[in-house]
Amino acid sequence: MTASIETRTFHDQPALVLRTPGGAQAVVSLFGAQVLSWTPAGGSEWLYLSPQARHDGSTAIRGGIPVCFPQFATLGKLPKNGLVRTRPWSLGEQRSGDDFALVTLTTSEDDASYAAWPQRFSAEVTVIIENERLGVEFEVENTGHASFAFTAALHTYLRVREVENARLEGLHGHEYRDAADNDRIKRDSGEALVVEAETDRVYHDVQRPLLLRDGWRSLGINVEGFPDVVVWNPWEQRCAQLPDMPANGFRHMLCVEAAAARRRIELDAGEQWYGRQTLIAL
Ligand SMILES: O=P(O)(O)OC[C@H]1O[C@H](O)[C@H](O)[C@@H](O)[C@@H]1O
Repeated sequence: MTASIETRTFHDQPALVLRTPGGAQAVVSLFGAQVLSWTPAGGSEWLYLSPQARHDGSTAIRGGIPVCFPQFATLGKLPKNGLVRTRPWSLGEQRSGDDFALVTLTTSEDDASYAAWPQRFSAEVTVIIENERLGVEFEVENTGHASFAFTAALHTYLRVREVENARLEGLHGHEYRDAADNDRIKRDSGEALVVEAETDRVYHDVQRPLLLRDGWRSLGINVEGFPDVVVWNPWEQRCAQLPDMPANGFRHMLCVEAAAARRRIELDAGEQWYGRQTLIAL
């Protein structure tokens, strides 16, 4: 038996379902090239998808792994978190073997993106699953004649049983910009990060793998290419302001994002850049 890739609808939107013979499964929406669900073999769902997420193409889907490009958050004049999470992507390559399934989705500039951000680019998201592993790679090429600069993120919403009981390890000693406290620059001194209030931090130059402990289960988080890690939880008050989140949704999610946010990435004409986030169920 080999792994499989099936095209079907998920909340009425076209999606791909990747499965390994061992029982791992991921759902990838063509809207935004967004992974919406991931269950490792023998395990349980690791991504948070809001039960009130909109799937009608009118707005970004709240949950899973949104792709933010060419702007992370509000670090510029473009719409928050960029232009590509709210557009349909095309299916490129799909491949499977005995123990993996892989799909590549692509997009490039169109009239609407060009009007907002006058650059020519092509972007690819490659999603690969193995039994215990989910890899998401974002690649961008400058297909124009002049250089451009961007910020970006894989805005991963992890599902946790109770956010106050989850522990994120590996950020000790790192400097971060605290967007929940007037963008003050601070240094993390805790053994582990436990979220007990609104949290919106950009950790700088994180080279180490991270470990998320959620009760009896743990997740390894590896990043290549993206220099920064963003940790976000809106907590009660901000969550209540999000129309596509239930009131208690913030308790069951923790965003741990692979990001290029502190410094913009510069790409000359014809140049490529890529970054990858890998989640490993332990
Ligand atoms: O509501 P969204 O546009 O999806 O943004 C959700 C969040 O994204 C990032 O993590 C930012 O750091 C947050 O400040 C922002 O609120």
